[in-house]
Amino acid sequence: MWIVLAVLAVVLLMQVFTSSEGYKKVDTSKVVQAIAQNHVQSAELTTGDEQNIKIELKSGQEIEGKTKVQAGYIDGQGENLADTLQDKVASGDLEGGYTVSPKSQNPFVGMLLTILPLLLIIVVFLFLMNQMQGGGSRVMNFGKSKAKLISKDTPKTTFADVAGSDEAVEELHEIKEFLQEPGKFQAVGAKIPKGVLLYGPPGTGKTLLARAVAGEAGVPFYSISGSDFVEMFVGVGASRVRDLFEQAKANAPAIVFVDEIDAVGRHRGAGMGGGHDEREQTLNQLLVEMDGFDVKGGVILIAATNRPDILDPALLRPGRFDRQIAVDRPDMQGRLEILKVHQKGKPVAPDVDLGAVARRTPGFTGADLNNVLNEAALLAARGNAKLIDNKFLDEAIDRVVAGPQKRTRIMSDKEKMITAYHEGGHALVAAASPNSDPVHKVTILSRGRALGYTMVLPEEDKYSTTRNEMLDRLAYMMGGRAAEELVFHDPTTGAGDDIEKATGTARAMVTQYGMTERLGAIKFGSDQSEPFLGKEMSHQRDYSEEVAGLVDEEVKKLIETAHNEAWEILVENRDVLDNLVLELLEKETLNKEELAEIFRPVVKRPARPAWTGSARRTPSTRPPVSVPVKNVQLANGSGENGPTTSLEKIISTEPGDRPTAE
Ligand SMILES: Nc1ncnc2c1ncn2[C@@H]1O[C@H](COP(=O)(O)OP(=O)(O)OP(=O)(O)O)[C@@H](O)[C@H]1O
Ligand SMILES: [Zn+2]
Repeated sequence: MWIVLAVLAVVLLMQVFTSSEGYKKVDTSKVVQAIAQNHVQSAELTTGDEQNIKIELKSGQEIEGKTKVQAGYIDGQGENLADTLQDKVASGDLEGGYTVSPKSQNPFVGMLLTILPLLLIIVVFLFLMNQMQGGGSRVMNFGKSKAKLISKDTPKTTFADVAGSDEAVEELHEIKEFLQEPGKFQAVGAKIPKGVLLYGPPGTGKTLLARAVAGEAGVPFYSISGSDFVEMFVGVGASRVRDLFEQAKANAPAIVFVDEIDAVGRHRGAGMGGGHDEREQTLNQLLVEMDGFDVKGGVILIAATNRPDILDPALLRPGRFDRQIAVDRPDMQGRLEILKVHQKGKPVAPDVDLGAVARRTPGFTGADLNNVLNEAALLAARGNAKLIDNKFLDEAIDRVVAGPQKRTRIMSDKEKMITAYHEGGHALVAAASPNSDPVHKVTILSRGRALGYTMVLPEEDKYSTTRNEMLDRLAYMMGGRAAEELVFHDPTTGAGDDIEKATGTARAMVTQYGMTERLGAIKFGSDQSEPFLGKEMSHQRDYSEEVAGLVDEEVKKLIETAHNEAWEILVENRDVLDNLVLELLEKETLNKEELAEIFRPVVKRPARPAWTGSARRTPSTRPPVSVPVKNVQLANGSGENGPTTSLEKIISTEPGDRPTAE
């Protein structure tokens, strides 16, 4: 490319220089006039490609302040001009005479113009060849990893910067020790994993952990994102992989970090068009590199993903990513510790209880919590406050959950009223359901895309959900729609998001959790994940039409029942609902205490009949064991899925107020 550009530049320069310097371009009429008035000393007529007349004026004469000027002329004029000039020479008025030079294009330029397209084609061809060979250094150095794609540094991060992920840190300690003192491990023949896979939801600190390992061991940290690997041009991805490892090996001991490895490491053959695609090549290259790792080489690959389930099994074989570490959403204690880490340097008011913030943020990741503190600090600064107080933290949590308040969105009174009833419906149904989490907040202030929202929060982190809790949640989700129908006899689009979430939950109950009698405790379809826990849903049906029909029927039945339950609660407590709406319209946001006061007259709906999973099984005559909630100590690791995120428990009036946890 540079060669081509240089050639072009030369051509342009030559064009400029061969054209007459020192002659000012003027109107043709002025030149003709000057000739007619015998003001011309000498003239030079160019014919051919470039029809041009240059004249030098007699001393004392000038055109536009110049004594040397030029002008163009049109085809037929040339002969006339020559005749005129000849006459002037004959009459002695053109003392300097004139010359005529039939000028064609500069031969060099002509040659270049023919060669140039050819040159371009050759260059493009070479480029493509180069890509196809997957060779970074074969022809030219295209494909050499660009500095911005691979970043290298020696991080200052330490394990102390990572809070609430003690298990993961412990596992990584060993890696750090190996990087520091490989000899110690080699002496006793210990085998160190070549690759470590960190998996868990986004924002849980996987990158942070990887950097901390490098920081603690004091080794360089190379990082690249999986999606950068997969490039448009064939082969670049593979060459990037090779290049990355070459660099790392040259600077060993080192850590290579590949973020979003699922972008390259998907099941092979699952790519678009059925297979042999770029991603596959890149993955193969990655596997080759990993196999080629010499343990003494001291390069350790750490990869991160949110979707371990879609990784190519080849990546998980022994000798590759044989160490897999789950990085989960932090529990309450973890959240508190993370908050403490990020609170450093942010002055908080003395009455702020970070423990209370941790309690209010189940399902938040480290990144979310960092965000909360940062938002709170921004709000404090905007309010010219010196300290971050509870008010700012409160608003910051809401912002992280649902986006900033929309003060500019002006709702009509009618819409406000509908929103109030809709949110009121959710809140009231939650309050009257025996297995629902308490209502934490209701607001009709717009936030993000939501017109209003209701937030229920568990008293503490939860790692599983009972069938009754799910049924109550379905009723809660339908509460908004039911209120609209009950009060206005005409529902709105505002319930779209509720309906979508409720359907997802109901479907999961039927096909994944075995929570209906008719279909039993069988998993139908190959969901890669559970929508209920806020993960990405990719439902693949691999059951018969008949079963599909049954599933749909059961889903419909669950939703219908929930809708009815919600309706009944609202009818029974209509006074409370109206009262709640009045308060909402007046105050716009109601907190836990205010809500408790309004909900005082509400009688909880009775418990559902005992569930045995089948009509053929008779329930035990013994009463169900009730567990004292406060004393349940969760065994380590029982929270495999992490606490359910609070985010999707926020029911908003419009869909997609914020991409939730997925
Ligand atoms: N356990 C934690 N302790 C302290 N801070 C954390 C923790 N987890 C996350 N954070 C904060 O969140 C930020 C983002 O985390 P990080 O980028 O490491 O997440 P990630 O899991 O790699 O996310 P992604 O999957 O999106 O790449 C960190 O820079 C840090 O400020
Ligand atoms: Zn709703």
